[in-house]
Amino acid sequence: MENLFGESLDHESTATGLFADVIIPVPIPKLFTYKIPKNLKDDIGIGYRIIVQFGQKKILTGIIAKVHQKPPAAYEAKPILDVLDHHATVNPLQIRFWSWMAEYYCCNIGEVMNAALPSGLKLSSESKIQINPTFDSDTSTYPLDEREELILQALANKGEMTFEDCQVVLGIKSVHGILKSMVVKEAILVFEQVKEKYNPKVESRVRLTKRYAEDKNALEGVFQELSSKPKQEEVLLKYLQEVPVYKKPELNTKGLEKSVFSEANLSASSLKTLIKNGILEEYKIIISRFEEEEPEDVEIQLSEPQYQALKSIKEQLKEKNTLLLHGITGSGKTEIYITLIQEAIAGGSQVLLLLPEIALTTHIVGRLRKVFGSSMGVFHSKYSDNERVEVWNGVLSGKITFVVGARSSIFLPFDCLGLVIVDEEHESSFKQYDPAPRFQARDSAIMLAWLHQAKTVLGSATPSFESFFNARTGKYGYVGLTQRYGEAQLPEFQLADVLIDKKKNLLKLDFSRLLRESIQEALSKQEQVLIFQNRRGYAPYISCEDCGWIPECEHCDVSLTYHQFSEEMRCHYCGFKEKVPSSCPACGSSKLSAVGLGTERIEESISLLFPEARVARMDLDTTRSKYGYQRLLEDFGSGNVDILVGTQMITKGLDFDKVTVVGVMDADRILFFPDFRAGERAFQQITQVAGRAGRRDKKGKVIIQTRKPEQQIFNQIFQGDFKNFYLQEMADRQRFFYPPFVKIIKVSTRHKDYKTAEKASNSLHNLMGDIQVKKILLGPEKGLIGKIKNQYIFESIIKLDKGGNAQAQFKMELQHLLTELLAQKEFRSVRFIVDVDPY
Ligand SMILES: Nc1ncnc2c1ncn2[C@@H]1O[C@H](COP(=O)(O)OP(=O)(O)OP(=O)(O)O)[C@@H](O)[C@H]1O
Ligand SMILES: [Zn+2]
Repeated sequence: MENLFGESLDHESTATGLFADVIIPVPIPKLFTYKIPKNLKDDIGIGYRIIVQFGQKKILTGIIAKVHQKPPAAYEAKPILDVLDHHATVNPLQIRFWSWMAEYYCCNIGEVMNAALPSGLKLSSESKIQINPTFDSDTSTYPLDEREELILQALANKGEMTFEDCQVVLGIKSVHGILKSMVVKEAILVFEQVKEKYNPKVESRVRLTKRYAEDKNALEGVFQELSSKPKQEEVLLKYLQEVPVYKKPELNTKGLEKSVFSEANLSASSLKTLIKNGILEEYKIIISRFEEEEPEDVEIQLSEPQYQALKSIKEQLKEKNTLLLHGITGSGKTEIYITLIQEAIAGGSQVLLLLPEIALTTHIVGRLRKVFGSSMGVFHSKYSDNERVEVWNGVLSGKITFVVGARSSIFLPFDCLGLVIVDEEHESSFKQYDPAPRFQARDSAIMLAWLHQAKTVLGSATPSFESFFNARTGKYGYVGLTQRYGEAQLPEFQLADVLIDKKKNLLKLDFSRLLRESIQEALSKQEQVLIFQNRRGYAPYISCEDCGWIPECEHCDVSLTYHQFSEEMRCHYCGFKEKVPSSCPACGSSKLSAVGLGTERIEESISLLFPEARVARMDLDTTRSKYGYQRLLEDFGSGNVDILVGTQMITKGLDFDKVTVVGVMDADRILFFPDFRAGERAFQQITQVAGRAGRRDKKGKVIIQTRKPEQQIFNQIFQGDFKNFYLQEMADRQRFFYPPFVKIIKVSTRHKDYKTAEKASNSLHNLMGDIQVKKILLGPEKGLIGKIKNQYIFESIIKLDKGGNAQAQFKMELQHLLTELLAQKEFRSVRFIVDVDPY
């Protein structure tokens, strides 16, 4: 074994008799044990980031989970190569949380670590490096040594380099020590290969040089000298006016943006001279997205119903750990959260507010920022890795006491959470489907809160059945809020029977007469319209009118979605794309037509029906860029758009004054989705999107297009009768053994060879049948989609008794079975994917 500089280490002299069990970010079921060498003995503790060698080649960042004196029986432990920080990055509660997650969701703790740590904290042989744009080797307090200079020069040529590149440049194997040092000296930045290169925002600033900042007399001397140079004097005065260093010396460290001088029309050359003469100094910083912001003094005036709700929440949380806040759309749940958060922070606790990903770019974050300033961190998957590291370190250092974040924010290094809030708790996007850990962030957050002895508040206008069930059985507290804030009323609902309209020739480009007239009316009053269709693209598919041929993905068992804008057919599962053929490849007919409705097609139809209206579309395709979603919302909010067409993205948390009409294009598509939750989801989606209408003084109107207007669910949605809807659906769920009456685990078996996939899934299925717990075993069946990305898929569904330890027992035995199967030669390349609570 070599040390950091490629020199060989003498084993005996490094032995301490101490070992560390290390979590490494790879999918292996166990912790690995490494030797703690003498030179690192005093710098190591639980939760520290360390560098280890894994396998022949890989260098990885690991986290120490345990220190002990027992050498591993099965292998010779390798030494830990280096320690990355002088403090723990991960705390013991987090390690417990990770272990719980690995166990509950049947995955490896390394996979949890991988999801939990931003890649900027996972220096590995897969990382890449780039020059830190703020680094200036002439003025750096920590000069680089010879090897570091070499790396810097090479980087200046190449732009970015991998670990291996560095090995070649230096001609030694272990380079991480050098790179670590360069990171500490702020000479380089590390990023993950899979992500795009980090483009930090750099700002030029100036400040007083140390000499004058610390010595008032010296500065007065300068002013005397400058008395004959008024332009320079002016610049210096401006600086002192903006940065009163003698009142608050610490202000000087933050300096002043250089642009302030040019904006005040002060002489650029005088500024230059002051810098040249060593009175001011110029420096560059990477500016954070999270600019310093002082909270504004916002007084929150709760309405009477809000105040009563708050009181009841606090009362019930004395007894219960978790509470459901069931407040209709527009009732002002956010204001209640704010009060709860303020009180928790004042009591010295940390707070986490989980939001669905997309809601994080809306006004709610701005609203919270006003109240909490920069003690609030925002954690979002569209942020770059470095930005995420910033939030991570902010929580670690205590600078950030309150985090608003998407599902992965549950992994931040909290050590004293007092309150966790999950807003829109019914949202399916809290579930991570791929890759492992396949966790439900709401459920995990409740566990996290429990580990911290903290309270959890779940908020929704349309609670998930699980949470409502738990509230009704008394496991959770429950508070209802049944009035909209202020003057706002709930919208009025109307059904549009598209079959009748079709017969009477009133259906135009899929729009019923009622919907068309309502839109027209809104437009004439300068009001806004939302049109909801949960299907992106132009049309679900293209079909030949003569022979019925439908184009399918070459790699997946699904039809291709037609995207008119790009004249392409795309697979929404693997991204495969193909040009639209000019004639049917099966029969040669040229009558190929688009079938069904996607957002693109609706957008086009609207432009034809309402040529004067300004239309925009919001779906995955129009919001891929980092600020795409935000930009669209700003356009809509500022009134530059009259009609917004969108997928479920438009159902969440939008709060605009002028929306008076909401159209649901095809309710049947939501209702008849083949899933036990279809009804629940339809109730939620329609209620939520309807809730965007009439949120101020104007009453809103919701038009729902359907072929089956007689369905009872419509009445229940219109009357907000969640409870009766729930009771009916629950009777079915109980009868047919669905959650929340049972626990569901789905195991899918994937392989590129059909026969192998089938055989492996059968073997697994039979073995699972032998596990002695109360259960129902279904399958194995070809997956709902039988092939994705050239992998054939078979699925077994296990329904487990909720009582006793059936779940724990089953999961444990399942792990053993999978290990056994994977050890068999013929199944070695099979992938078994376990998904606990797969919905
Ligand atoms: N106490 C209050 N003082 C001032 N404004 C309030 C108050 N309560 C609510 N509002 C305003 O009423 C509107 C609706 O509130 P909010 O967005 O919090 O509702 P919500 O319950 O989260 O609704 P949804 O579930 O539809 O997102 C917002 O514009 C909010 O600023
Ligand atoms: Zn595909």
